[in-house]
Amino acid sequence: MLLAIDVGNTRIKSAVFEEDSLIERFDYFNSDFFEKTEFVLNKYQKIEFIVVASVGKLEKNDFLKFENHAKVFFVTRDLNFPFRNLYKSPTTLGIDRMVLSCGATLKYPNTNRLIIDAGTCITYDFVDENNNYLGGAISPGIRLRYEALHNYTAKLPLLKKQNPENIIGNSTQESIHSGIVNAVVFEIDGYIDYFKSQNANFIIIFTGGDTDFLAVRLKNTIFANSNFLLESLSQTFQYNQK
Ligand SMILES: Nc1ncnc2c1ncn2[C@@H]1O[C@H](COP(=O)(O)OP(=O)(O)OP(=O)(O)O)[C@@H](O)[C@H]1O
Ligand SMILES: CC(C)(CO)[C@@H](O)C(=O)NCCC(=O)O
Ligand SMILES: [K+]
Repeated sequence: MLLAIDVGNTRIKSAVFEEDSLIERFDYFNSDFFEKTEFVLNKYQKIEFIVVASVGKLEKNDFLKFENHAKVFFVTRDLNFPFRNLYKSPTTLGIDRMVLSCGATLKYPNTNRLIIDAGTCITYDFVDENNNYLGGAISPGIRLRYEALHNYTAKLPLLKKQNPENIIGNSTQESIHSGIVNAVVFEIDGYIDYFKSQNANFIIIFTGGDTDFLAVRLKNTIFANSNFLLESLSQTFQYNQK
């Protein structure tokens, strides 16, 4: 058994795997990190490996205290990845983007892949059919946009994300929901349309904390899988065991 841990910018997501099957997933905040991880390790005593990717505040040292339970495998850029990294600044490419690209390359061979992760940030990553990682885009995620409008203006309230009723918002609240949710949907559909116009043979993978909220609103057909990063962590580990 393996425990995959994705330390994101806002939350920690983890999942227990038996072979390639996801048995149970746990989401928690940094403040609960130690207790929750201990809880999972005690619940699943058969966990042999803890596989971690962190873009957040936790470092490898923070995980070594679990070594009495299981071996810690911390994902870094020095591991083997199944793609050629053509990013111009490879040493600053996010580990989460590398893990997503690894999972997509292994799961969907011989095709162009676009991976969209709608979390704190929305990231777009492109791995071509010859397994070249080319890069993509980083934009602010939904919650970040709501907070930015509130924090950098005098009058705009902080709202919880909500489906806009219309494109034309007829109140302050509706204008904000439209300006954020519709804009994110237009953005994602726009990237997908561009990608489709450039590639005949392709797959689009959609993941992140806003997967379910957004997937139903996109006009394009995509593979929505909110566990894709966790599954890719397990795949990255296995790829490096060979
Ligand atoms: N319980 C929750 N807490 C916080 N955000 C949530 C929650 N459920 C859904 N979300 C949505 O998920 C988005 C954040 O995504 P996610 O949880 O994947 O971010 P994250 O932990 O920072 O991960 P990453 O850094 O990989 O993007 C927010 O825009 C928010 O709308
Ligand atoms: C873009 C984020 C914040 C998304 O989690 C992360 O992948 C990151 O910190 N990336 C570093 C910059 C880059 O990927 O080019
Ligand atoms: K993200």
